[in-house]
Amino acid sequence: MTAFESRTFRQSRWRFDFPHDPEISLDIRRWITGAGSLTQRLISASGTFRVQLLSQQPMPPLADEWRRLGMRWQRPVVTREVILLCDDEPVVFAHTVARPERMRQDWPFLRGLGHRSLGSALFIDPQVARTPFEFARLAPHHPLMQRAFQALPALPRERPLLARRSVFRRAQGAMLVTEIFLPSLARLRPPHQVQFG
Ligand SMILES: C=C(O[C@@H]1C=C(C(=O)O)C=C[C@H]1O)C(=O)O
Repeated sequence: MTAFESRTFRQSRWRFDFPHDPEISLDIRRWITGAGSLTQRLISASGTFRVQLLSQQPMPPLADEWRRLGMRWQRPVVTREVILLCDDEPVVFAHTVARPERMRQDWPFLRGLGHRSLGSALFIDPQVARTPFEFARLAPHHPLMQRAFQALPALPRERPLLARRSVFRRAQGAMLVTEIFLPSLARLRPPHQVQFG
């Protein structure tokens, strides 16, 4: 890792406590800390909801993610990237990584998911458990921000964006889901807690 990269990862450090910042509105705080399926909450808050699949392929995990999957060294992981759109406005950039071994047994629905939301599969499966959220302000140079900028050229590039991530477990599998919250989310009022189904 270069000195520049290590500074970027330090600035974008993941922590279990939500960032203390009076400028973060109550609505944004509720969006980001809310439990349950984000997909389902976005559906409840908007007229139309859509998942745009950017890619799903093996890729090297980022320097700040492979240990969270319990890996001992950095080798390619199944990587899925999507944009979640409400009323045709991009509101979340989501990046999911999973260990490639036992993919078929542990995450049988992932392969054929396509433009359907991962949340719709995870939250109806009683075998799936979620671990606590970590939060970060991702600096514009963070590799995930760079990928979000590439997919969404109109996204402002000056400010860090709030993100959260958590590990889902099923059987022996671990899947790390990171969600970057985009500025247009501020238009939507977070619903009260909703359940899938
Ligand atoms: C984890 C959820 O699924 C959402 C949908 C995703 C996808 O389809 O890849 C990824 C992350 C989430 O933003 C959720 O709805 O809470």
